[in-house]
Amino acid sequence: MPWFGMDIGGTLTKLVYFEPKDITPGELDQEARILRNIRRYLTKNSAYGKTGHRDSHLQMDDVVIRGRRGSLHFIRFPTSEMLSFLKLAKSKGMAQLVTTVCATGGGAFKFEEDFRQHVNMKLAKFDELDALIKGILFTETHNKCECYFWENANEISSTKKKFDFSQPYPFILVNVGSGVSVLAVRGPDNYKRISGTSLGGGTFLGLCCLLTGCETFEEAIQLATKGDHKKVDKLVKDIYGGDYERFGLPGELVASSFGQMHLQERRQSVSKEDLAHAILVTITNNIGSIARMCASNEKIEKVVFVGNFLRVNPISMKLLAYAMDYWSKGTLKALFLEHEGYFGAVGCLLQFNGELHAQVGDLLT
Ligand SMILES: Nc1ncnc2c1ncn2[C@@H]1O[C@H](COP(=O)(O)OP(=O)(O)O)[C@@H](O)[C@H]1O
Ligand SMILES: CC(C)(COP(=O)(O)O)[C@@H](O)C(=O)NCCC(=O)O
Repeated sequence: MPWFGMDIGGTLTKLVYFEPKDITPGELDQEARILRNIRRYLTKNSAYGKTGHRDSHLQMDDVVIRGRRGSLHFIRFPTSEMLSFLKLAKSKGMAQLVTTVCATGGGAFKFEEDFRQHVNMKLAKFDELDALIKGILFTETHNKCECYFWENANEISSTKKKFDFSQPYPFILVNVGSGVSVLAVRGPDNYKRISGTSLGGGTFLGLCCLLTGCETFEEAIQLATKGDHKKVDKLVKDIYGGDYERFGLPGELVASSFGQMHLQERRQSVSKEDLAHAILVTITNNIGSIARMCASNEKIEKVVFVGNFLRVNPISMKLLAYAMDYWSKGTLKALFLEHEGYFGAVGCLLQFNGELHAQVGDLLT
């Protein structure tokens, strides 16, 4: 039975596969032939079907899980392609294995019956926020370069620096997926969900597709990289002519996101790149404000941002880093993790064990 952890999110499904590297001759039985084919397929390819990708740069080798040594592989595909994924899994012989797969995310509930019907698989369901925290703690201890911050985040020359996260507690965790969840984490099993917002990665992508005609997240980020949000937003200086000194609001600060767009001549002079940048800045700043308020309410200084919204998205990471530092007068620290959106799936994989079948009845329903 292959070791998978699956996080079926609102936009992307994340699949983490543990490839054992210490297989004994005794394990090479009839069932292992299908397993071997699945292993080869997953580890030798970097694309699956039209929309599945393996993030080979994130692969973790020499990892020990439950006494087995092997590699972790990180694969993602759009959740909207779930039925194609199930067909592909069936064509690789998955339906012939009596398997239970550990799954988390809303899709573990939504697609449960499809898994049973198409590939004869049971889903052992785990809560996504429990899995997220377990995945972060595991990955951080197994990858010394996992946690980083952006030094001099407002400068073009800003670079990533390793952060020692070996003493993590307490920290605020901001998961920017389709939507956003904010947690206060005080220990491995001690956390609460303190806030959230529906204005998340899904909003960025949805609005970009609507306003610029782009089709993918990568395209949206490329457009944003070339745009200038100041042509779209109304700044404090557009209103005050300079800084609003009494309350310390610099002239360059956005006073009103998209605030220039009620004027026709302004609308005519903005490009789709400017619009994409403005959407990115709007969504990011809003997440930053919520994170900051949560950190200050909870009296916690470290704020860890995760989720695939941050994938290939240094603009948002640097904005968040700068905003945390600036508005807190240097007391809050924005931190980021290399495996961005995969922690739920890792946390889920860690729940896998030989007694899983016996435990399924005790799991969440
Ligand atoms: N290849 C991609 N396709 C779609 N969205 C992507 C992609 N890469 C990054 N994203 C961003 O990541 C968000 C989803 O993040 P994720 O953490 O996977 O959340 P979820 O679990 O809700 O799917 C999307 O809303 C989008 O902003
Ligand atoms: C419902 C969710 C936990 C689902 O997680 P996701 O698939 O977005 O990662 C998340 O989208 C969320 O927390 N939304 C914000 C809801 C709110 O607090 O307004």
